[in-house]
Amino acid sequence: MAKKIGVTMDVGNDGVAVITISNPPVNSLASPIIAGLKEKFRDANQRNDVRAIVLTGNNGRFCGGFDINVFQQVHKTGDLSVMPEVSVDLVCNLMEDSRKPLVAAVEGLALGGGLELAMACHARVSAPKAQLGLPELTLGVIPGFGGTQRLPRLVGLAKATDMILLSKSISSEEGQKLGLIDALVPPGELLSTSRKWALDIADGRKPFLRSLHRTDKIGSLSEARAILKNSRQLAKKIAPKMPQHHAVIEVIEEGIVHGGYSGVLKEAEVFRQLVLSDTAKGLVHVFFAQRATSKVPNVTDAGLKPRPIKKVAVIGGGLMGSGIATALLLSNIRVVLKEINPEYLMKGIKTVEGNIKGLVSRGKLTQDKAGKALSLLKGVLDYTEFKDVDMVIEAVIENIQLKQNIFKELEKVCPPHCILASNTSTIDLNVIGEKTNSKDRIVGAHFFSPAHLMTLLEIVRSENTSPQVILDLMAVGKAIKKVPVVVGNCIGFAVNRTFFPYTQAAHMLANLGVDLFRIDSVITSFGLPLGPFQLGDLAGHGIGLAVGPIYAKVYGDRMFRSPLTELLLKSGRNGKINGRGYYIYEKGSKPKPDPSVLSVVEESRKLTNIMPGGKPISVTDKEIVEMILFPVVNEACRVLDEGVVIRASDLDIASVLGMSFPSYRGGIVFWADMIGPKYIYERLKEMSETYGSFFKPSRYLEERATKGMPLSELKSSRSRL
Ligand SMILES: CCCCCCCCC/C=C/C(=O)SCCNC(=O)CCNC(=O)[C@H](O)C(C)(C)COP(=O)(O)OP(=O)(O)OC[C@H]1O[C@@H](n2cnc3c(N)ncnc32)[C@H](O)[C@@H]1OP(=O)(O)O
Repeated sequence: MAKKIGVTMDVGNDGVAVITISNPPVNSLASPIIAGLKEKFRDANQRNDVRAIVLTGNNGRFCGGFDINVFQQVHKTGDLSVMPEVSVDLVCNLMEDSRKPLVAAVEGLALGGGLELAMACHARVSAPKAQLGLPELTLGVIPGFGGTQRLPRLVGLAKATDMILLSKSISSEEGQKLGLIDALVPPGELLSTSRKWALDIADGRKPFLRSLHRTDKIGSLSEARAILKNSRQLAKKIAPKMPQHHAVIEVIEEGIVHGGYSGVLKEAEVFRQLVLSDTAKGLVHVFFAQRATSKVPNVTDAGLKPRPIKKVAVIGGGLMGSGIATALLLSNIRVVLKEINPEYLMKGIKTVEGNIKGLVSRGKLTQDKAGKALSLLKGVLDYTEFKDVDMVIEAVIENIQLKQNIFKELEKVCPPHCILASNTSTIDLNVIGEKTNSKDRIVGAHFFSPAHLMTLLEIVRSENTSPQVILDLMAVGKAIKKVPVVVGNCIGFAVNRTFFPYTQAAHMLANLGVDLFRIDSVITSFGLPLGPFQLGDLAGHGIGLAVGPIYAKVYGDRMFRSPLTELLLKSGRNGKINGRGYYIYEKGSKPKPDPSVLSVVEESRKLTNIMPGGKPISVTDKEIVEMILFPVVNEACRVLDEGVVIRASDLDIASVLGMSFPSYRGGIVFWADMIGPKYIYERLKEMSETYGSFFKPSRYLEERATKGMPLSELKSSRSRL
C-alpha cells in the first residue's frame, strides 16, 4: 500500500484548525511536508472561520524531525538549495508570530525539527511517555529550526545545553516538570485538551507565550556565561573532534548576548556550514547504514515471523559467556548458565553479578531491575535444563574437538526447534556442526567483549543455516539491544578478518623502527579509542599468539610474521590481565607506557632485520595512518569481493560498533571512499614495492581504482550469503 504523505487541515465548528502531519513511519519533515505546513498555516492564518490552531502528527507520533534523507541528498550533490528555508518564514513568521494561537498536541515522539516546531507553538500539550529531544548533533549538524534558541528559553540554559550536547531525550513527564510541556493528558484527551487550550489563549484565559521572546529562564549574562563555560568544557571532553558540539555553543551564546532572533539567523548560517562537513557526511551515513542492517534479503523479506525466545542456555561461564548471559538477563530472558565444575560455575555467576552490580553503581540500572535480572539466572552442571530451551549459545574455548562434541550432545538434549549458536570467533561453523544432523539450525552468534556493553552482534550464517534461524537470532539481538549484522562464514568473519592487518601493520612499523607509543598516539588522534598496541594489551597477548596460526593458515600470503608477541610473552608481559604489556596497568591509574618494553622491541627488530640499511625509517603521522589503515581497507575489499557482507555499509557499521572505528568517519569503507580508491591503491602499491607483499593491493581495490568506482558499489559477486 502506498504511504499516505501530506499535511491535512480540519477546521471544527469550534473555530479550531487541526493541522496533521502524515509521513509514516515517524512523520519526518520531508520537503512536501514542509511545503504542506507552510500552505496550511498560511491558510489557517487567513481564514476567518479559524480562531486557533492545533498542530499534531498522525498515528501516535508527533514528528521524528527533519527528513534525514535530504541531508544525504545534499551530501551526494553538494547542492544546498534542496534545504528548505524554514526557520524564519515558517517557524518564526507563520507559526510563532501568528496572531492566532497555536498549540502542539504531542504524542509518541517529538525529536529534532519535530520538537522545534512544537517549541514554536504557544503551548504544548502531551500524552504520557512521549520522547522529546534535539538529537541533531548525532548527525553532525545542529538544530536548524530555532531549537538552539527556544529550548534554553523554555527549560533553562543549563538543562538545554546538556540535552543538546549529549543528544539526550527526556520524557514528557520530565518535560512537564521543566516547563517544556504545559499539560500532560491521556492520549484519548490529547486533541480535545489542545483545542480547548488554544481557544483559552484566543480568549485571553491563558497567556499567549512566544518562546523566542521569553527571558525568564535565561538568567543574567554573567550566569549564562558561567553555564556556557561549563558547556564548553563538556564539549571538549565528550566530543573533542566534533565541530558541531563547539559550534552549537557559539550559536546559543549569540542568542543570549544579542537576542533570540539574532540567534536564529546565526543558527541557520552555521547549520549550512556544518551540513556539508565530513563529520555530517560520516554520521548521516552511519544512521542509515545501521538501519539497513535489519534488511536481509531472503530472510526479512521472506514472510517469516520471529519465534519467541524465552529461555536460553549459555555454555561456558568465562568472560564471553558471562557477558552474553548478562545481556540476555538484562532483557528479561531466562538464562541457564552451564559450566563443567562448581568452581567454574560459581566464578561465572559471580562475573554476571559483578557485571550487573557495575551497571547499578554507575547509575545505569535500578536495584529493582538488577534483582529481577539476577532472579532469571540458573547455574547448572549438566544438560537436564536444556530440554526446553529455545536457544543455546556455546561460548567455550576455541577448541574444535570440544565444540564438535558439545554440538553433537546438544542435538540430543535440546528440543528440535532449539537454535544452536556458537560464539566462536575463528572456527568454521561447518566444522563445528560436522558431527550433527542439525546444520540448518547451527549459526554463529559472535559477540564482542565485554558482551553486555558492546553493541555489535555478528550473526554468522553458513550455507546451511535456515532463514528462520537467522531471523530468530536477529530478533533476539534486537531484544537485547544489540545491532545484529548478518555475515558470511570465513575465518574472522567480517570484523576480525577486516582488522587482522591492523595489528600486523603496527608490528611491521615497529619492526621498521617506528616508536610504538607514537603509533598508538597517532591512531588515537585519528579517532580510534585505542592504538593497536594498547588494544593488544587489552585483548591479552596469549590470545594473539593462539589465533595467529589460524589466520596464517588461510591468509598466509599477506601476513607479516612478527616475533614481537612471542617475545613479549616470554618477558612475562601478557597485557592488562597481568598488569604488564607495552603499558603498565595499575589499579586506579591510566595505563602508562613502559619504556622497558623497548628492549623487547629491539630484540624483535634484530630478528626481523627489515629496517632498510639497519636504520629506523622516517615517517610522517599521515604515513603512519596510511600504513596501518590502508591494509585494513585492502582486506575490507576482499571481504566485499567475497560477499562476506550483504552490503558495504554493513561493514561500516561492523567496524564502528565492533572496532570503535570513528563513527564520524562513517566506517572503514565509507572513509576509504572519501579518500578515494585510486589514492589508496597507489599508496599501497608504493608500500608493497618498498616493504613487501603485505601491502600488495587486492584485485578488488585495483579494479575499483582503475575504473574510478567507489569501493562501496558492489557488483553481484561471489556471495557467501
Ligand atoms: C537554515 C538552513 C536550512 C535548515 C533546514 C534544515 C534544518 C533541519 C533542522 C532539523 C534537523 C533534524 O530534525 S535532524 C533529525 C532529528 N531526528 C532524529 O535524529 C531522529 C532519528 N530517528 C530516530 O532516532 C529513530 O528512528 C526514532 C524516531 C526514535 C524511531 O526509532 P524506531 O526504532 O522506532 O525506528 P527506526 O528503525 O529507527 O526508524 C524507522 C524508519 O524511519 C526512518 N527515519 C527515522 N527518523 C527519520 C528521519 N528523521 N528522517 C528520515 N527517516 C527517518 C528510519 O530510517 C527507518 O527507515 P527504514 O529503515 O527505511 O524503515
